[in-house]
Formats: sequence, structure tokens, C-alpha cells
Amino acid sequence: MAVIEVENLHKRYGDEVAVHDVSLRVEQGEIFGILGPNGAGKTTTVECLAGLRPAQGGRISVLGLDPVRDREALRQVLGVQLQESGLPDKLKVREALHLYASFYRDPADPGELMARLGLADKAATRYKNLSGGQKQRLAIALAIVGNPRVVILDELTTGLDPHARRTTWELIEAIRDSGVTVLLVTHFMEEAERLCDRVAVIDAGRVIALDTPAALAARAGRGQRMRFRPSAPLDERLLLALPEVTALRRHGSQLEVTGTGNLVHAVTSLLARRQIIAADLRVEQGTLDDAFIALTGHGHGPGREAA
Ligand SMILES: Nc1ncnc2c1ncn2[C@@H]1O[C@H](COP(=O)(O)OP(=O)(O)OP(=O)(O)O)[C@@H](O)[C@H]1O
Repeated sequence: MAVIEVENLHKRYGDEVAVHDVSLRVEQGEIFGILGPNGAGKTTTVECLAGLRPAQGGRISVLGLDPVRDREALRQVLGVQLQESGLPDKLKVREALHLYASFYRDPADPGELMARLGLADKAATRYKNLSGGQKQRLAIALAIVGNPRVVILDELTTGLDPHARRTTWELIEAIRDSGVTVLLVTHFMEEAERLCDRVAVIDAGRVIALDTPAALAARAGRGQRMRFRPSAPLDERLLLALPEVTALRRHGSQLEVTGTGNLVHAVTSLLARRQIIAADLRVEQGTLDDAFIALTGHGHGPGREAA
């Protein structure tokens, strides 16, 4: 069942078109990623979805509600974390959670939420004194305090160190596992690969690809690559005859085989039948990073970070 449906969304700021034409459907219970270079229209798209900005064209439905017409009803079932928290510096963690909880008919218990998100010992800490990771955890807590059915998270892990990013990923997975549908805007390819069931790549206000991370990576064309040293001489034509193999190169005693599908199984089975061992075997997969660069023709902002 589609929880979010966007058809031909069009949004301008004055004369500037931020979103030309975006269509996508997010299914119940998935983590759906929106990827794209800086200025692609990602934030504008999710702000329109959340009813924070009116669109000039197209149709949006979130849980069957129109974000502008049914904004009040939508607020009760949609949790939103945007890039700027807008929280006052002096507000304490406990106060922020109680304040946000008061906006909802059926909120979560702020104390339980603080414990779940590792903020219990920060309950009396003012917002300005939280670390980056703690601020992000509070942002997640505020996005889910209303017990939403859908949550939008915009660049949640930007600025976090690798450890804090991983902890945040686990939190996002736990939210999904509790039955909440998650829409995640991210610059990080590894984040999308790890978390997202499907991703839409947006460039210059249009969806240029929409698929699972693995399918997008496979489509980037690099496919898979194996490198190994055969333990005995091997007729290269046998490898080239395999349907999975698209190219073969020799580097000294090493063979480099590129291909698609179940390449590793096909090649290792052929070798095994000839009692040849693939010594020093290394396998590389195409990544979402490759797909992103192939699709958009450029990198993705802050760069691929080791996480
Ligand atoms: N409030 C605004 N007024 C005018 N133009 C805006 C406004 N917000 C965004 N834009 C413009 O709309 C375009 C899309 O911006 P948007 O913030 O949606 O992109 P984004 O994909 O989220 O970018 P980033 O990855 O840098 O956050 C950009 O050209 C931006 O300059």
C-alpha cells in the first residue's frame, strides 16, 4: 500500500523552479531515500510533502491526506525532522519533549523516549550544550514523539562522526521495525545503501532514477569485478564463453574478470570443474556512489565519508 504518493510535483520560488516534475510512491513500512546533489530540490520536495510549502502543480497524498488542505490531520500522523531544528538554545531536552508531546493527541511518553534514544542523562541539559550527535538524537525524538505513522528525516546524519552516524542508523532501523514508514533525505551513499529499501535520485528538480540501491548500483554499468591468480593455466576462452562474463584482462599472472549476474559463482564453478584454485581472489561490486556519479554526472556534495 502506498503511504506517500507524489504526482508531477512542481514548485517555484518566484521565477526559480526548485522542483520541475517529481513523481514517486513510498510503500508502507519501507525506508525510502531521496538522494541528489546540492540544490536538486530534495528539501523543497519533502517540505511540500509535509505541508510546509504550497506547490504550484501536481498532486500529493500522505496517508490519503492532502498536505495543505488537511494539514492539521496530517500533523498528527506525520513526524518531521528538518535540517534546521529551530529550537531555542535555552530549552532543556525534557522541556522540548514535553512541549512537542503536548501538540499531539496520542504522544509517546517523553521519559521512555529519552531512555530509548540515550538522552535520559541529558534531560536537564540545555539545547545549546548538547553535542552534535545528541542534538540529532533529540531531533529524532521530537520527530517521533507524536507516535507518527510516517516520519521524514532530512540530512539527519550530516556533521556526525562515523560512530554517531552508525548509532543513528540503528535508531532509524528501529523506527522502521516499529512499523513507521521512513522518508530519508541523505547525501551519504553508504547510508542509503545500508538503510534504504528504495531510493529516488533527484537532479535539477526531476527524478532521474528510482530503484533499490543494489539495482541502481548494478545499472551504473561497472557491474562486478573479480581479480585472482589461477593456480594452473586456464584457457581464457572458457571464461569469455560464460554468459555472466563481459570482459577479461590479464595483469601479469592475475586475471581480471568483469561481468554481471551471479559472476562469482559462474567463474568459481568453472574453475572448480577444472580443479583450478582462484588464489588471492578479490571481488568488487559496483556501488551506489558509482551509480550516483554516472546518473548525475557529478559528485554528491560533502563527499563519501568513511562510516
Ligand atoms: N526559500 C527559498 N527561496 C528561494 N529559493 C529557494 C528557497 N529554498 C530553496 N531554494 C532554491 O531551490 C532549489 C532547490 O533547493 P532545495 O533546498 O530544495 O535543494 P536540496 O536538494 O535540498 O539541496 P541541499 O542538498 O543543498 O540541501 C535551489 O536552487 C535553492 O537555491
